[in-house]
Amino acid sequence: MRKQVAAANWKMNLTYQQAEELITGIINTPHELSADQYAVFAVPFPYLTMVADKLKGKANTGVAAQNCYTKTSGAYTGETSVEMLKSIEVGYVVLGHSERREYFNESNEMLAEKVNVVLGAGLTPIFCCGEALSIREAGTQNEYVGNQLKESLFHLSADDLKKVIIAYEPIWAIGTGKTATSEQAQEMHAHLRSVLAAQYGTDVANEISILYGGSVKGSNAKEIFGQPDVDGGLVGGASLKADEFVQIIQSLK
Ligand SMILES: O=C(CO)COP(=O)(O)O
Repeated sequence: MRKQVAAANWKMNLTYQQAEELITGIINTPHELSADQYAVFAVPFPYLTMVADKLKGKANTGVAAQNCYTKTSGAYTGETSVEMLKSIEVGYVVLGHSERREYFNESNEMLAEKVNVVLGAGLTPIFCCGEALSIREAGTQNEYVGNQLKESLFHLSADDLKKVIIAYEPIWAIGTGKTATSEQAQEMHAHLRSVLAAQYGTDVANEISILYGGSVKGSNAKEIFGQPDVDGGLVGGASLKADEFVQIIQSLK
C-alpha cells in the first residue's frame, strides 16, 4: 500500500509552551501507527528541534518545516536553508502552501527550485496544490491543478518524483469549515494521479501519496481518507487539538 500520512500544519500558531503541551498531549494520547501509516508535524521553525526531540524513537513519525529557501547558504537574511533543516534532523518540507503562494508570491517556477533543493538534501517535499473558488466555479480546476504539478514537478526523474508527497488543498476549503465532499476529493485525486500516470506511467503514479487538505476534522477524516485515491490529509485547525488530531491519525487507512 502507498504511504498513508496524517500531516499536521500548525501554521503560525502557538507559543513555545503551547506547542510543547500539544505535542506532549498527542504523544500521550494512545494511538497506533501501522507499517504504512505516518504522522508528520509541520511546525514553526523555532519549535522544530523541540518537536523532533519529543518524537525521537517514535516509529513512523516525522517533523516538517513549513517552507525553506531556494539557496543552500549565503547572504539571504531571514531565510532558512534546507541544509540547516537537515542538520537538525527535519525530514520533510511543506512547499507551495496556498498561503505562501498568495502572501509571498511563490510561483510554480520558484517551487520547482525548492523541490530540487529539498530532494537534493535527501528530504521529502510535501508539495501543495489547489484551486481558488473562482477556478472551481469556472469548472477549470482539473486543468489548473494539473498544471501546478506539471510546472513544479515534471522536470523530475521518475525516481525523484516517487519521493514527493502531494497535498491537494482546495483554497475554498481551507480554514472555512467547508470541506470538499469526499467525492470532490476523490475526483481531483484520481485526476492528479492520471496526470502523473500520463507522464510517468501508472506504476509510478500509483506509488505517490496524495493527501487532501481543507477543513479535515476528526469527524470527517475517516470518510475522506477512505476514498481510494486519498492517502491521508494535511490538517490545519484540527491539528491544534491533541485528541482531535489523534482521531485523525486513527482515521488513516
Ligand atoms: O491549510 C491547511 C493545511 O495545510 C488546511 O487548513 P484547515 O484544516 O484549517 O482548513
